[in-house]
Amino acid sequence: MTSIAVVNAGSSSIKFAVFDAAAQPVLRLRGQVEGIGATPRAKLVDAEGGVLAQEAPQPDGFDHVAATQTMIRVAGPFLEGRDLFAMGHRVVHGGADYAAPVRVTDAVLDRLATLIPLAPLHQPHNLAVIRAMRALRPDLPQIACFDTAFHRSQPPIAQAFAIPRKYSEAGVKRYGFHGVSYQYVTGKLVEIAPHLAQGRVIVAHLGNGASLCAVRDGRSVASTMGFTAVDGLVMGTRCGALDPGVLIHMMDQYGMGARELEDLIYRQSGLLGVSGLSADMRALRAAAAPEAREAIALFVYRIQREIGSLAAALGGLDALVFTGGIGENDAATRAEVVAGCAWLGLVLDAEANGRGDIQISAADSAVAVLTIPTNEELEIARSAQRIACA
Ligand SMILES: Nc1ncnc2c1ncn2[C@@H]1O[C@H](COP(=O)(O)OP(=O)(O)O)[C@@H](O)[C@H]1O
Ligand SMILES: CC(=O)OP(=O)(O)O
Ligand SMILES: [Mg+2]
Repeated sequence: MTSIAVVNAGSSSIKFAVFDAAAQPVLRLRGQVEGIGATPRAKLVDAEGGVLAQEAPQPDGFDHVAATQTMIRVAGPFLEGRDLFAMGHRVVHGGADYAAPVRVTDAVLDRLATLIPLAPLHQPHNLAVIRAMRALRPDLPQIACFDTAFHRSQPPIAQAFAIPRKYSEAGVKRYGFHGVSYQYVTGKLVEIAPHLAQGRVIVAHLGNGASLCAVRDGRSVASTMGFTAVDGLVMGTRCGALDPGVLIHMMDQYGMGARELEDLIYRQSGLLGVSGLSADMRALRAAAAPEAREAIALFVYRIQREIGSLAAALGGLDALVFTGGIGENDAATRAEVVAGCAWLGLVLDAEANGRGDIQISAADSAVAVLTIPTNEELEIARSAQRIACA
């Protein structure tokens, strides 16, 4: 049986999976090193969720390189004897060049490396893993699947910034991210509720990175993320939408340069910056400090406001879908978000939400509310299989 391996390097996690190739790839093994930058944990499970290996690495200096090494060490022995025929990777930024998955060559890698400054929390790690795997297995096709690709269907007005044309023409526009997740979730919605999937849907991918996507008839119409994955919502360590005047103020008043600003808006802000405690929602929910509550309140408030904005882009709303580490697991965040959307006709079924059901809206809710766990690894496996077999 031939297999496909998948690596999904997020900003706080590296997820990993192995599938048997089939019309629908069949999961055999899945693992993750999560909590990078906070409390790292590594875990490898089989298809039934049975734990094969787990460890809790020392947090000091534990970065994406250490996480990749941990992943290879933990998962390596379980890969022996498997006949891999392709490896799929999530690559966060595909820029203007890549609107669909692609087989990686030296030229593709060079092109993708030029986008590192536009996705500093992701692109370097995405490419580092691909380089490491190409060195280890030069014969194995490596397929890049882009977070930006799903959004290329957006109308030009949704991609536009109001800046001089020459910059827009050079590619300075809204790309949108989390597209691999949105592709999977919208596909799943077709299976679960086909009538809703044809309608006006907002998907809320709330993880360490967080964004909303307005989807109509399965296609992205607008998103809260823009040129980079720092725009939009409050995130673990990213500020989300920020008056650009703040950046000029930081340069003038604090003498900050480009890299310091990058550190400020990508690594020191968001839940971490506002709470002064942690970027991790679980830690903030468990904390008694008022700053933790303020950070969560701002996170929720920004989601509620952006839901209003995307509902306007869609001309109304038929369904709201939660996904991502927070969206799938944190019933309190879901309840708080929906409570502020009553004006749009959203009513939650508190018990269903507490249980973590798929359908969590009340029977009298004018808008369906659902929780659909994302599966970026399966989406990548499907694409990698398709490209490698083409
Ligand atoms: N049971 C849970 N309750 C609340 N938050 C959770 C839970 N499990 C995971 N999270 C949160 O999900 C976020 C990580 O999401 P994830 O989608 O895995 O991250 P990444 O963006 O790195 O892929 C963290 O803030 C984490 O605290
Ligand atoms: C694009 C992005 O922010 O991804 P993640 O949530 O995995 O960090
Ligand atoms: Mg993620």
